[in-house]
Amino acid sequence: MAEGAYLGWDFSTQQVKVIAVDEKLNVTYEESINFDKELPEYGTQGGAHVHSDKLTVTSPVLMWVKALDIILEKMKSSGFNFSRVRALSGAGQQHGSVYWKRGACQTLRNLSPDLPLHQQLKSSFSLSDCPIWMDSSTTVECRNLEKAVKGAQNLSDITGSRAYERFTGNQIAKIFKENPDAYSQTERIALVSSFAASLFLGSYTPIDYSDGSGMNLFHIRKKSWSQPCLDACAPELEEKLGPAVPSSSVLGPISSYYVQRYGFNSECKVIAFTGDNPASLAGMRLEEDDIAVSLGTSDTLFLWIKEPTPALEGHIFCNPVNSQEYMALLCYKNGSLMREKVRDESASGSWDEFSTALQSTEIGNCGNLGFYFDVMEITPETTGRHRFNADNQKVLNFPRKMEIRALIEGQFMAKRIHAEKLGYRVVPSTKILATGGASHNKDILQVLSDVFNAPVYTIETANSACLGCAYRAIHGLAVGEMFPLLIS
Ligand SMILES: Nc1ncnc2c1ncn2[C@@H]1O[C@H](COP(=O)(O)OP(=O)(O)O)[C@@H](O)[C@H]1O
Ligand SMILES: O=C(CO)[C@@H](O)[C@H](O)COP(=O)(O)O
Repeated sequence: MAEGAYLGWDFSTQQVKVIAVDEKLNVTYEESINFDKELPEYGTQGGAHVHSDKLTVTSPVLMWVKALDIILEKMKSSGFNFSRVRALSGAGQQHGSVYWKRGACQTLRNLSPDLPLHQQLKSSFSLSDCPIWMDSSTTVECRNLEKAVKGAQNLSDITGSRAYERFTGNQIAKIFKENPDAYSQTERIALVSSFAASLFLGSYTPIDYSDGSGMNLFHIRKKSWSQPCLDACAPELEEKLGPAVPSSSVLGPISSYYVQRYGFNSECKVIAFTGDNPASLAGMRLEEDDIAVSLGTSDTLFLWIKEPTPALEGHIFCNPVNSQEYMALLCYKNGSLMREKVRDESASGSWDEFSTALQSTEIGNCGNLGFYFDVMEITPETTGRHRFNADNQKVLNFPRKMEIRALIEGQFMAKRIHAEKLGYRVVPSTKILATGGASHNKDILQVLSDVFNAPVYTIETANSACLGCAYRAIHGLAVGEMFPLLIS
């Protein structure tokens, strides 16, 4: 019998990516489609549309579907042998939501193998532009939700986080209020992860516990939707969300669409999809005392924890590998896109020149500090660029090289300070595991190591979310519970 293969997908902010691994966990194939470059007809910047209020941020759902069509065609023309794939799983940027229109499930079940997905799913969504994690337009809804459950700390005790603008419950509440027709036409609300899983299963799929923890709607200890939170956001919400399942659940066999169009084996199983950060935790194989830093579009920092202590800063999610345990996460919106801006302004748009600036300036930047939040930050909630000289005086500008070091040192100092506030301690055995696009840059990683005074390791692929999902596909096949398909 031919060697099996396992696929891990990632529907992230700027691209769709895929990795194949063999039975020995070796990566045998990698591919990606960048939305801005390869789907220019959707006019996104960094995979998203920032609206005129500068707070609302959306992405076109059909762009994600078309990206999947293109990447599958690319795999086919490169000779990828789909028939060897025994299981697949995937990840999505967290918190973003997709609104399946009444009747869409029927369309998913009856896909014709002669046509690409995006042509067949054109009319399947009640909203063509989906709110994503960069959105910060739901402050009113956040305060309402916290009030409804007797305060921010209570909400955090239930759902793992106080109310955050990007969290899906608050986004749904805004859509119900501003676009009640779209809400009532919606049969199923999915996360980006469960939406992507539906494309492969050919049916609606449940939300997994781990990504479901990023909604302000899920009771992280009881592992079920929280009725007071649902009631505070929108009517008939439980019905529209469907069930929630452990992250390693086997959802069922791949849709016959993929068997007929690409030659997948009809036995290939779809394992529940999850959030990109939970998927990275699986891909990086974290150990106790380790801390993972993902430098993707967002910067995130996460840890595997056994006993959750939800707070007013940071998030607790159900763990994607062991559903009885947890992960802690801090998220920063001004990550790679902020670094790209400073690179363009102070390093002629070149990462090499950016690196030379880091190499030729001193650790500590001679006492000059900077904090850069061109878009409303999540941790802490603030905007603007703030620079201080060695005498602690506010200054308007820094010379180019000093600006670059101030940005990177400021970004990593914030991460260390916030992690320590959550109780994390750097100890002699601490390892930092880095992933995401910017982890390709050794000079950025050197600053990370200097700030934490700890060694930094990377894995061969910076796509730890994809890799984690390929591992999760194997894990789900071995231990995952079968999820009975709901026929609606
Ligand atoms: N050599 C580099 N130095 C610094 N940043 C880099 C480098 N190469 C890529 N990046 C950053 O990686 C980011 C994309 O990271 P990635 O993890 O692929 O994003 P996502 O998964 O959110 O789509 C880009 O926005 C870019 O700024
Ligand atoms: O909002 C969060 C986590 O809470 C973000 O980390 C998103 O999950 C987007 O991820 P990337 O595309 O930046 O990897």
